[in-house]
Amino acid sequence: MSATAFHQAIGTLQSHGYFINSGFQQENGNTSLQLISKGFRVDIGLSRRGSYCSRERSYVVAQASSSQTSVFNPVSSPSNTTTTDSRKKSNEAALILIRHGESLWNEKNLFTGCVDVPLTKKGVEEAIEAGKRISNIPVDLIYTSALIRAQMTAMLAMTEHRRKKVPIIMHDESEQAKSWSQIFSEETKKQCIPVITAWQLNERMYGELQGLNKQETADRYGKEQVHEWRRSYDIPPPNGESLEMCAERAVAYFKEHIEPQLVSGKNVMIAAHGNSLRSIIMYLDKLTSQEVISLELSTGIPMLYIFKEGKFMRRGSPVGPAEAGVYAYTKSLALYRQRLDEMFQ
Ligand SMILES: O=C(O)[C@H](O)COP(=O)(O)O
Repeated sequence: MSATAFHQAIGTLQSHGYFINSGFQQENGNTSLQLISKGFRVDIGLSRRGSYCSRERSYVVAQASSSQTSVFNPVSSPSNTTTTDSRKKSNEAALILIRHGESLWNEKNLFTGCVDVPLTKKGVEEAIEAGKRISNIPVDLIYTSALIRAQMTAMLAMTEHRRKKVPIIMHDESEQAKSWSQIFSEETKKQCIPVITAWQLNERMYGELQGLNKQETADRYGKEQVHEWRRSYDIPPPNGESLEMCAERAVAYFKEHIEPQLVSGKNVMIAAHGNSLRSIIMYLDKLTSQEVISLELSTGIPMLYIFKEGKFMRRGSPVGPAEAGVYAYTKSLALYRQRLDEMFQ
């Protein structure tokens, strides 16, 4: 990883209110970031569009800025039972957003929308890599769309989580489904993470573009027109959803069902799609309809937010195709990470 990339990482950490005391050390010709540690560990995962730099795990003198002085008491054990009180005290919760890994139609460069296609082998690998990057962040609840590519991404990512809790897709589509999928052991339940599937988180419905090749469509209708259909806020593709229409269901669902969980201190992961997540990020980051045009999400790259006192703080995300996304924990998440290390050496 280049020194520039690390400087970018440090700059982003500092822009998020971290004071970093860092040093560079030349090692076998590669520059690696050797931060003198007094305290917390920060995963600096730099990612470029569609590919990953190697993940650097470095100890950081990360004196979080005053805005993060109220650190919740670390998870005395990463199991659920002891975290509720500490979560309430901190009213801090982690929100992880992941766009699904590469799908078979992404690979063929076809408009997918609400067509339910699975991941490619590369998409499976991306989901597993994403899981490695979130393996030390607490997850109490998972939300996915009703589409298999998002569900596969969530389940594969969780195979890498250090807590080794079992994600279980909840079935409440009928009384029978609910009763037949009951778990009759409280102990086993504690080792599970409920996965809620919601069609409201589905990819935007791409209308008459679904199944068409993106390049051929651009050749036929013109690059500008296709870019407008793909990235604008309020211009829908033929008989499809605009981002605004997608937001009306996805953001509404987020506000009604997911935000209250964060308020109660639950740590949430959402595995969904390029556009349903763009609409949610537009809400979280308060982007304008102009700004959202340039928001691109790569497949399988996790983005971490911290929800605290009613606000969403972006902690690490690929903000653009070329820019590196930096993954920085808050002090309390770093403490949680430390507890995991102690418990799962
Ligand atoms: O639905 C699709 O085709 C992709 O998931 C997202 O497509 P887009 O990047 O063209 O919005």
